[in-house]
Amino acid sequence: MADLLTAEAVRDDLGGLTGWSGDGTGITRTVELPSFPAAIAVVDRVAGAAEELDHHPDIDIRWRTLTFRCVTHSAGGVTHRDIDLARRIDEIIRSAR
Ligand SMILES: C[C@H](O)[C@H](O)[C@H]1CNC2=NC(N)=NC(=O)C2=N1
Repeated sequence: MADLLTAEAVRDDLGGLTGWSGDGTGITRTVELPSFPAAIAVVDRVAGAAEELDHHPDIDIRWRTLTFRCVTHSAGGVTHRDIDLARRIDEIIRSAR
């Protein structure tokens, strides 16, 4: 199982991501897309990445605003797997707008 990151390590790693905040208990990013279909297309691509990584974000969908939350449920906090997933989510969002 992946090791938990300390709150300090999470803070350092957030510096390399876009628009994420959080601490040792979870990291989140909210993003507004141009339309509901565009938001759902992002969710679909994130679903593909999550399956590839075998690591899955919690996703809140409100019209065209998405909130992603990454936490390693089995570890009870943030691990490098969440940082890797967040990086993939950033790439997907970047290419979507
Ligand atoms: C068997 C499989 O690897 C586990 O159920 C995975 C699937 N995706 C997961 N995703 C997240 N975010 N946390 C987990 O603990 C987790 N567990």
